[in-house]
Amino acid sequence: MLDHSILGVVEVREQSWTAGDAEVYAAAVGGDSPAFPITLAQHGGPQLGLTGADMTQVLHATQSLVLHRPLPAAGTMPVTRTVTDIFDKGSGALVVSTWDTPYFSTRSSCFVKGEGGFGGPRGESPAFTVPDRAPDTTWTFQTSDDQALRYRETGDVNPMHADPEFARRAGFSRPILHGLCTLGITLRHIELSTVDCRFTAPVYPGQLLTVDCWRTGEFRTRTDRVVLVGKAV
Ligand SMILES: C/C=C/C(=O)SCCNC(=O)CCNC(=O)[C@H](O)C(C)(C)COP(=O)(O)OP(=O)(O)OC[C@H]1O[C@@H](n2cnc3c(N)ncnc32)[C@H](O)[C@@H]1OP(=O)(O)O
Repeated sequence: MLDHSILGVVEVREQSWTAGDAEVYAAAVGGDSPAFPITLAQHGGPQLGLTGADMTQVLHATQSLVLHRPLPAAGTMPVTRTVTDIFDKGSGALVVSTWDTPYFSTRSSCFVKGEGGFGGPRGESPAFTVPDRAPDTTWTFQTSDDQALRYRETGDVNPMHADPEFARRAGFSRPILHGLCTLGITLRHIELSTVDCRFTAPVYPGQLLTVDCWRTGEFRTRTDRVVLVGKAV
């Protein structure tokens, strides 16, 4: 059972990185992407610290990034992680965390299925919409069958993305792609200083991603359905 005493917990650590980390990341998402800093702060994924949760029931739900200043090619920085909210979404709990660094801040939430109904606040319900007209640009990215294993090299070793038995227990026919991999691919051709998005459906490695972008900053990524929707400014 999710341990609610994680709420409000603040952890500070030092994170170092090299140009090699950026190269591993670029190889995992098909090229350079402004989403790279997220992996440094979140040490791979958004799910760390969900004490007590059945990790087969944890899905990456939302992600934000605010860039404060350019990230050097290599360096060391303090990272402050705070678990800011646990919302009661009925069918699940939405655990929200922030990671602050001198260069950027990220905010991420995980949906923990089956952990709702504890009487907590329902919390945020941001509606991500796209304009009611054709996208200004559309491009595609063919994920490979080993895309999740490549992304795992960035440090996110959640078995949801690698272990078929774990994925089956999570209700998936096979391991699914990291939400941050889909986001990294999606943002590759988007200039931004901030981005907010919601993961709306899982992606399986090998699926074709179609990315639609509007000049006003909205974007969405589709397989046979919309898997990610957000806004970059
Ligand atoms: C650690 C894992 C790492 C990963 O990388 S996992 C891979 C990437 N992530 C995914 O593939 C997840 C894709 N998203 C989904 O599959 C679904 O999305 C969810 C299972 C997370 C939720 O779907 P459902 O259970 O059907 O929720 P509802 O009944 O539509 O809504 C219940 C409440 O939950 C809010 N909600 C739904 N989805 C999200 C989301 N993605 N982020 C934040 N909130 C969400 C709604 O709004 C609503 O709450 P309100 O009534 O208060 O509005």
